[in-house]
Amino acid sequence: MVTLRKVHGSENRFFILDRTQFTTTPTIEQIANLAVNLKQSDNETFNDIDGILVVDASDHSGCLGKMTVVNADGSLASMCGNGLRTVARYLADQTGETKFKVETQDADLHVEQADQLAPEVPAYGVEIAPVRFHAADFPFAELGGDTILNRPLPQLAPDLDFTAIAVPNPHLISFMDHDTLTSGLQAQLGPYLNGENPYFPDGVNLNFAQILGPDRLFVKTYERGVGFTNACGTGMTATSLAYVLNHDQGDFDHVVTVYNPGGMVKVHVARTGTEYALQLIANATTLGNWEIEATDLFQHQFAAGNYQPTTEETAYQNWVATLPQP
Ligand SMILES: N[C@H](CCC[C@H](N)C(=O)O)C(=O)O
Repeated sequence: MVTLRKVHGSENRFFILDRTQFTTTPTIEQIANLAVNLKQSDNETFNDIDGILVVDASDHSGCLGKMTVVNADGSLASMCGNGLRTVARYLADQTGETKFKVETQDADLHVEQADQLAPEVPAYGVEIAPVRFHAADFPFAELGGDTILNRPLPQLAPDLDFTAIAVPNPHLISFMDHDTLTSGLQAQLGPYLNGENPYFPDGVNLNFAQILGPDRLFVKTYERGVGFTNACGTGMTATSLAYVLNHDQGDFDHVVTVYNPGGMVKVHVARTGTEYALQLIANATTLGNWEIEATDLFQHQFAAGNYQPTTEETAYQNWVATLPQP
């Protein structure tokens, strides 16, 4: 019998699959296939997830575990900001530690427990790194240069400026007014840039943002490998960095409040020398625990398992209800 923890960060939902529980270690391919089948199931306990966060042991110094990100379509991602907060909590719950590192594809990232947002609404702060800007880091092509820093891309959309930042998963960001953000443009451009196209051959997370005020944003993301999500942690972080790059008055040390369809997060944007220091701070909610035999799980006999919800979702939604309307 194994247990998968269902979690969310700002209503970006996942199952955490801890491979150290299994006597026969499932392969990433098996888990990718599982993600697709869960998403396609007719059971809302399973089909509302945006992916699976795979946890393994880590032999890296200071790391209590390793996170691998599997999108709902089975594709792999190099990073997941909302997911990392829930993995940090999972490892904290297991070890009693509150400040440690987690191994991810490109970096061992600092994570720490933050003050709870409300009773039964725990929060974690996670480092988002590395930060990259060059075409090869995404990859992108045929967009008029090796970086995209607040400039028009008429090939993609008229009258918008774009910024491309990889953290290290790929993000394309544009700031716009409410009407443009709520028009059908993102629902058209998102699928295009994540299908057959000459610009982003591996896809890209498309972030449309509105500036609500100084250090206050609203961000909606069409995610690579998923589609529209309630929130994208790396997307909100990359968008906060783009905002500071465009608006900094010289101190380059901002705490940006980012509202999203799933709630709200804080992003600390700083720079030491030429290195950016980004920290994403927000909830790490456990929705429930799913006990199931490993054989049933990978034969997609989901009804054979037993899912027990927690009471945390009510607490989270009560907290969201206290937020000022963006
Ligand atoms: N779909 C993303 C991975 C998940 C990122 C997002 N859920 C987050 O919280 O950062 C990608 O393929 O790059």
